[in-house]
Amino acid sequence: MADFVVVANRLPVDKRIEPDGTVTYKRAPGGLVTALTPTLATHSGAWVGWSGAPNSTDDPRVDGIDLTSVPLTEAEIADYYEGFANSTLWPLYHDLLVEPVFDHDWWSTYVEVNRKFAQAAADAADRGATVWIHDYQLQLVPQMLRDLRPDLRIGFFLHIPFPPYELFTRLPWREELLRGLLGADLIGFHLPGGAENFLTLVRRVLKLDASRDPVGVRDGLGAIRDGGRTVRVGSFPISIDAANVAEQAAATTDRAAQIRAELGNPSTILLGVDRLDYTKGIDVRLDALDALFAAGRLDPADTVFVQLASPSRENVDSYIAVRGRIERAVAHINGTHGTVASPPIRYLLRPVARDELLAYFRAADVMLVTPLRDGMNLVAKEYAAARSDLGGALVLSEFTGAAAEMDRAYLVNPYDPRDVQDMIVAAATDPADRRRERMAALHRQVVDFDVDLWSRSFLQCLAGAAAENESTR
Ligand SMILES: O=P(O)(O)OC[C@H]1O[C@H](O[C@H]2O[C@H](CO)[C@@H](O)[C@H](O)[C@H]2O)[C@H](O)[C@@H](O)[C@@H]1O
Ligand SMILES: Nc1ccn([C@@H]2O[C@H](COP(=O)(O)OP(=O)(O)O)[C@@H](O)[C@H]2O)c(=O)n1
Repeated sequence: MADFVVVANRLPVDKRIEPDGTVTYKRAPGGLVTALTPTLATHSGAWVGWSGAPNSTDDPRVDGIDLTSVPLTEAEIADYYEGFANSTLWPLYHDLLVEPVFDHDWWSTYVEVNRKFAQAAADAADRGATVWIHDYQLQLVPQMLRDLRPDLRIGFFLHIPFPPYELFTRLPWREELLRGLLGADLIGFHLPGGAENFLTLVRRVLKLDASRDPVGVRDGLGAIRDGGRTVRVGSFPISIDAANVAEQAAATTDRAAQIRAELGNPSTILLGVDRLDYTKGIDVRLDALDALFAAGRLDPADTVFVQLASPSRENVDSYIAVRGRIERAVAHINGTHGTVASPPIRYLLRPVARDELLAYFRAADVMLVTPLRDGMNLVAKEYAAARSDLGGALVLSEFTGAAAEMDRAYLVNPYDPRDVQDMIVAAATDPADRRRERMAALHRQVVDFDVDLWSRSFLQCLAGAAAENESTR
């Protein structure tokens, strides 16, 4: 039994079965995993989640963390993960970048799978334990878990944007989802805007008494009165283990120099690092580069753009479609502006080892982070942390959560092609002292506001909110 339980869709590993039948577990890419691993390492606790493979009942111990698998069948993966979570909620919560699908069978499976997670958490948690539930895949778990275990302190954190009334109310199951979340003592969002959207929805859809004051960052929580309980609502921008990233990145200097040489020692190396997702705006940066090469504002013979993409949600139609668009754009740019010996775009579609990724961060003169919508975007923070040498420049979309804190980046509106092009040129050509001064501010920001502050501030507010509810029981 654990006194601290993390519940997330994913275990912090990917299970692989090799051709010879050997089972291996590898740390998975993804922001949540990266963010929570250091926090869990400092607690004695458990992590309840899905292994990433069908029907897995293994409970491995990986990197010192005890993992509890929630087994999912192939049909559940299709309807709950690929269906309701990633073809309904994900596009709806990301500004309808693709059309969400509303399917009542997917919803039924989402309810059943949420119940499995709630039961597994109830079984893992000691009396009075703190349970921290994560993300849009598990929005019904807080209330299900409270029904099973009223003794627990329950927190919920949403890692993606939370939409306004006009989008959220398209959901046929809007009341059920809001009710599910209200089982928590504290509900956290990255930005105050998400928290305020939630308060408005609870007031208008459920007719509950919800506070109207603006929500602050890590402070000034909102409140909802629900029967005898008060549910607190707040903004807690996630971050990274910046000191660790800086230290590991500093050790990759030789490899970074080697990468530059392997790329032909161009004047400018640009870099993109993302899951292959239509929210990430990979096509936005490719279109900008195409235009800049065509206009002669960047020289394709002396510029290399490296796009490291990790495969994601590969059975979902909208992901298959965006992969096609990106690969056509890469081929078009190389075919039009490159030579056989030196194509200006280098594109990799596979996971990259952590050290190698950090070496690319140190090699890149300009980092391109151009999502059309993103809850936070940890890549932007990792790049700033990795540049303790104060080299490089960050082009960052205003439509990321990270932009709210990283205002010394070269901020761009990804919907304005001219703005993206101009900012890429500015980031690549501004005087060295101006770039250095901007990077110094960004580096300091991520070092000062790290993942430890995120988890500590959330857990502190959760303890306060839960104690308040316990005193009125
Ligand atoms: O589990 P997957 O389907 O492979 O997806 C990976 C993760 O993607 C999402 O990440 C979000 O969380 C990050 C950390 O808070 C944030 O920086 C980013 O903006 C979000 O997109 C998703 O929310 C996670 O649940 C997934 O595990
Ligand atoms: N090719 C890639 C792409 C991303 N990643 C990591 O995956 C995480 C992505 O987090 P994020 O917050 O930017 O975005 P999501 O993928 O969580 O939406 C970062 O920690 C990246 O370093 C990776 O290891 N390899």
